[in-house]
Amino acid sequence: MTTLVTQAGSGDDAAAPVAPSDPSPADASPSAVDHPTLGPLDDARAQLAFAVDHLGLDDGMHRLLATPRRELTVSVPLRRDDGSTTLFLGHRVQHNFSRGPAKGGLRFSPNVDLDEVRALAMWMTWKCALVDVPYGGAKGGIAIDPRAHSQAELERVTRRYTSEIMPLIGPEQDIPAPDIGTDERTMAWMMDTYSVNVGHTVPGVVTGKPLSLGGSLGRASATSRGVAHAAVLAMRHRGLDPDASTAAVQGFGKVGRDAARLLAEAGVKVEAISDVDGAVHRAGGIDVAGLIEHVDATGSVRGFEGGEEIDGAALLELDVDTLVPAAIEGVITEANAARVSARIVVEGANGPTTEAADAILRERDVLVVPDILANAGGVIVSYFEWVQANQAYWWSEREVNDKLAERMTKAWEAVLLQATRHGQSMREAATCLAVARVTEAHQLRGLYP
Ligand SMILES: NC(=O)C1=CN([C@@H]2O[C@H](COP(=O)(O)OP(=O)(O)OC[C@H]3O[C@@H](n4cnc5c(N)ncnc54)[C@H](OP(=O)(O)O)[C@@H]3O)[C@@H](O)[C@H]2O)C=CC1
Ligand SMILES: O=C(O)CCC(=O)C(=O)O
Repeated sequence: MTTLVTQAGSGDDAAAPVAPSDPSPADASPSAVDHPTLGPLDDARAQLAFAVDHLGLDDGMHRLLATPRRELTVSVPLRRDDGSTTLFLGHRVQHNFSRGPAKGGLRFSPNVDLDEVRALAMWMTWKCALVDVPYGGAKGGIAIDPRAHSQAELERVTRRYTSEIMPLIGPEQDIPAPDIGTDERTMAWMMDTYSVNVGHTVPGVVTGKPLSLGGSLGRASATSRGVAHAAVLAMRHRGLDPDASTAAVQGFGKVGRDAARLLAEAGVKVEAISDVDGAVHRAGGIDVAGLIEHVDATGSVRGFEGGEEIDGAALLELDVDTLVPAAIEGVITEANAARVSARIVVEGANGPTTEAADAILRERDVLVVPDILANAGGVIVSYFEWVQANQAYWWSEREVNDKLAERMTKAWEAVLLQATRHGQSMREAATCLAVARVTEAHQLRGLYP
């Protein structure tokens, strides 16, 4: 199955040469809810609606910003190692590319669905605009559990998916990167599949690649470095000395692991860390390097001798100064927000706090550093990687890290200023700044025809 939906948007970007088998337009109503329970797309739409209202945008612009520019859903058949065949569904959503090529990660998770990918793509648009990288927003996903497959099977799935979405991607069109369940290996397979198909090597088609294939120094830890940077800025803003403060980190993957390490290096006592199997806690701080060794050896934080096991959900309510959710969406909800003890929440994950929970945290004066700011370090260094790959000239790790810190600080200051001026939360301020930039691009480009 291949389903392509294109939006009649502004500007002169021609639709990709893919024959749509289902030309029905996406639901263009910003307030539409096409499933019974609220999910990330409802949160993303509510955040956009706030910004539209604050900026005084008209209904037409609201609809344009609420609706993905292109959506492609593809079947991804896999020949298993045992000879049998399994079918997966994959998506690539390009939410907006008024400011440049679409950009955003590729997720492998059994929970992937089109609405989740739509929400993540919309957040990418705002994130790229907020930190002023010349990209629009996109996201991709395959509903697959990567842990249930061999490397050979994952390679075949990645290559088939890449070839299915080939007409949409490219260094000037849409540039994927790693997200949940994918890594630099996945990006190497994507780059190779794309390059073989076009007949020459195209390092700029993906970011988050291995260094030896044109990746950037500093990209692997960039999201975490940005999260740690944002956390320290937030602590100082709240009058906390990082050296005398405590934190808990949910998730110990590409983002959580280095966020915990870098926070510990900044002097923060990281007292609890979790993964999907459970959590470990140690008052006074976990030996993060020791936990990394343990997880590399066993695959799980459980059984680590340098701490006591606690329930994964309990981590979110621990009495620490800073909570860093760095795993999945929707973990801080209406049901537990009142019990979050941290005074600062730094969103390493995309969409970890639901709209209802966000209101409760705000009421309780918890400072929430929103995802589109807190975890923007990844896409900032992806941009650096793309620039380096396109020029075939690579920077030192020091240069990359310094430029990353500069952009994070600049975005933090802009968000804080907007929040203070308008009495907004950091999320409201960040979304308003980003939506204003994307709107300006639409207005300057005008509508074609
Ligand atoms: N990678 C990047 O550059 C960026 C990622 N993000 C966002 O950060 C988040 C994490 O992404 P990333 O680190 O790349 O993904 P990974 O797949 O590398 O890691 C995800 C981690 O979350 C853990 N996890 C999953 N479910 C739960 C749960 N219910 N409770 C606790 N831990 C859980 C996983 O556990 P286990 O290891 O046991 O499976 C794993 O440690 C996502 O929201 C992603 O969109 C945002 C910006 C950039
Ligand atoms: O590095 C990128 O291009 C995108 C990373 C990503 O998917 C995200 O920021 O959510």
